[in-house]
Amino acid sequence: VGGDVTATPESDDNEYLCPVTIGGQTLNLDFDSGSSDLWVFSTSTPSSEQQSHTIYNPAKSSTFKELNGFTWQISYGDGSGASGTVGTDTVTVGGLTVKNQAVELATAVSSEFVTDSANNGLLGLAWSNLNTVEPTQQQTFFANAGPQLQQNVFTADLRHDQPGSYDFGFIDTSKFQGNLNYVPVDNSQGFWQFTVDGYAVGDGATGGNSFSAIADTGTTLLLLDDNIVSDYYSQISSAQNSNSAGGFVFDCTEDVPDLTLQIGDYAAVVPGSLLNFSQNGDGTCFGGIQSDGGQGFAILGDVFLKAQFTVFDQGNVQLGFAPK
Ligand SMILES: Cc1nn(C)c(C)c1CC(=O)Nc1ccccn1
Repeated sequence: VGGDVTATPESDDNEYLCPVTIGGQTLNLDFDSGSSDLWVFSTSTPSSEQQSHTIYNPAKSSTFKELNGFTWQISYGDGSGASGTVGTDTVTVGGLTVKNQAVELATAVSSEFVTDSANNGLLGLAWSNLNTVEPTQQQTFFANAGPQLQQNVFTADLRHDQPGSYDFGFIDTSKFQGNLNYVPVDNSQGFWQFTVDGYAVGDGATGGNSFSAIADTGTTLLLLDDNIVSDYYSQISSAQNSNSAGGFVFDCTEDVPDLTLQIGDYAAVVPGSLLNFSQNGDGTCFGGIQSDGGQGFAILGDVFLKAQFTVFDQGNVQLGFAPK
């Protein structure tokens, strides 16, 4: 048994949304391998915050069950967050169904989510030890689905300005070139965390120290250590760190170098075209590489994942990468 679901980019590839059916109601959710809560805008969300979101109404689901007294509260590294109550329902993603899945109903959401009307909640795909439900931590959709999957994996094929896909339970070899390159994962902090062994800017030599990184489908950009960020932008003459833009920008006419991350024997190339992320409207462009805020690990978000086919292997606690 498996599932295949389309991942549609919002404008500027800011996030990727996938249709999820909960108790017969379909909402577009943001699949996030950097967190482990499945939460939705619902009839419990204040009407002022519901705005133009699609909401889940548990009263209309014949399979919803309240988990009385259970609560959740999540804060994301970018300062956004949400909280609320919990129930269970039947959740279907791309034909794959999990019964009695914990579904977290938002009673409060931060402004970032209120104003992002395309996003009706998140489906966490990190490890269940990151789930925030109290008093009893809940399993993710992927953890619950694991036993029924032919292969205990999901794959991400995100694309620039076009629909991609997530597959659950199988690896579609037509979606990548060559062989998969696997790297061990340390899931002790709940992330898909692994070691990057070095990096190269453009056609420069691979160097630098090894560093820890997480594969995070719920983060838009490629967030790296400040030293690597400075080294990268030193190769773009007009680059500057702009407070008003919120990060490194450069003239849109510039030639933007590739970045290669050495992961074991695999050289993961992120083409310059993906690293010229978006236009600021004033002739400057916003970089796809930005600071990770000094939190001790790099965050390989969608900018990185657009350039690789990625296998999140829950059974063997490893990640696989291949070029597309
Ligand atoms: C972990 C992290 N630290 N820092 C500085 C950032 C930006 C992150 C990533 C992050 O916040 N991702 C996210 C945000 C909202 C919803 C889902 N994922």
